[in-house]
Amino acid sequence: MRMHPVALLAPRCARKDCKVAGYDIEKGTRVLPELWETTEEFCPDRFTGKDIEFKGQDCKFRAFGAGRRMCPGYNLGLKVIQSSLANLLHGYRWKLPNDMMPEDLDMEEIFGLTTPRKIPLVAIVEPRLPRNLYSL
Ligand code: HEM
Repeated sequence: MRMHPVALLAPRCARKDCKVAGYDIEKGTRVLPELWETTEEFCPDRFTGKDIEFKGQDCKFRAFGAGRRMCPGYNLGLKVIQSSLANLLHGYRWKLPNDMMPEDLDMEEIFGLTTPRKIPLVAIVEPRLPRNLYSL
């Protein structure tokens, strides 16, 4: 959700001249703090053992935004993602077509309010559980 987020963060803009953390911020300036090193690297371990808040107070994890306009649906969003992903992984075998490797995938996105893939993902999916478990 950091490198390929569902939604681009809506930028914030200073409505008047102000001072933040000792810096003078002019009216109309957009500010994004630099909080991580090696930001292009996929490194989930960077979160391990850290007490990082994602509910709007800690800017280091901003998949749901921050502050008073942060996403009010974050709790539902997290639960839906976790249960959907768990079901898809539990119920099916997934592979890429034509012996393609994950590193061959084109991860480019279309720039916009949401960030869909530029090239649609094609995957081969096979059920891995007894057939009767797939009927409702
Ligand atoms: C994984 C799922 C989701 C992600 C990653 C996500 C992400 C975001 C982000 C980044 C923002 C902008 C926050 C900001 O400007 O600081 C936002 C706003 C918002 N989200 Fe979500 N969201 C998710 C799910 C949901 C769900 C399930 C709902 C409702 C059921 C929802 C409702 C909203 C609304 C109403 C806003 C606008 C809040 C405002 O401007 O005051 N979101 N979301």
